[in-house]
Amino acid sequence: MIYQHTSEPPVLRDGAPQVGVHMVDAGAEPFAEVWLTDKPARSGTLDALVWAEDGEYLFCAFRVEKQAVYRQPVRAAYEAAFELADRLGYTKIFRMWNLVGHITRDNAEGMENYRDFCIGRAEAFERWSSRIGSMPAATGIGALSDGIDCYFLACREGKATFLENPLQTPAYKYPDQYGPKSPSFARATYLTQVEEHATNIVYVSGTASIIGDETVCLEDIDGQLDLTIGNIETLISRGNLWLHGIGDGYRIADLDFIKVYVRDAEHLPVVRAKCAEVFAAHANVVYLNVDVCRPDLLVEIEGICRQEIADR
Ligand SMILES: O=C(O)c1cccc(O)c1
Ligand SMILES: CC(=O)C(=O)O
Repeated sequence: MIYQHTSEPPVLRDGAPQVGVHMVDAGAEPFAEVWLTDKPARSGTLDALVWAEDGEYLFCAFRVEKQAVYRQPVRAAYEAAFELADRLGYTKIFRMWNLVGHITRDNAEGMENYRDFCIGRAEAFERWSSRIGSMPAATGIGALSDGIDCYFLACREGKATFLENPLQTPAYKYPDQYGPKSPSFARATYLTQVEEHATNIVYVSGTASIIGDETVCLEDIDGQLDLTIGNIETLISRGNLWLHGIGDGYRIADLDFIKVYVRDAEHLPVVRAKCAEVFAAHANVVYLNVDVCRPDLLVEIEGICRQEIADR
């Protein structure tokens, strides 16, 4: 994945999927996000899907080009991806990114692009509920040009536990004031590592200043940041993992590979300062100046936790 100044649809390059996503504005530095394996990998393309697998994990990417109305092409693309994941035997999609061009602008019917996207995605999950049961941890965030880039990681059965946050209504149960179909995602995924000495991992979804189903701290960047970080702390806490039948627990300083999405460039300095305070000094953090999926959300944060409290 190259987070860059233009969009380049998924291709196989030297046997590896490569995708350029338009998520970085002209004044900021592009960066690469690389998913590595130490096992032999096999890759391929199938229509618009580009994928690679190593026997344990599947990576798959696809792009839905600009549409007057997204729901049908999004549903078709998601269903094609589910079919591939099912055929290759990776039926637990545990982390997904949806980079939606002009996410809060209207489509040709006057519906917000995000709500339009959510309809197609929800229909695909409904159709595949018996094979691809659970909704993954996900990010749904603005991209800087038209079209929607999606990519995901999937694994075999038995390793993934999907987490919710007791402070937040599950997104898939949001009432219809946020759109005709609720967003199809879990707040996080806990992955049990089977290898000896490997630590378990929590993939934290894009998280924002939402309590219940409501945006809180309107027009208050400091408040939204505090609530967002608090939501992540609750989600990864020992108590919440215990509620999900898991013995581990994590702290905000365990969060790494962090993406911080900031709607207004003017807020970047205060967001950077706060993040420098709460995240570990060695954490890998990138800041992206893009729209968030609700017009009233100023900031959204995602990341990956790896260090178990018990190990420290
Ligand atoms: O719709 C999503 O997949 C999504 C997931 C996380 C945060 C967010 O704003 C949106
Ligand atoms: C961020 C967001 O949209 C959600 O958590 O629902």
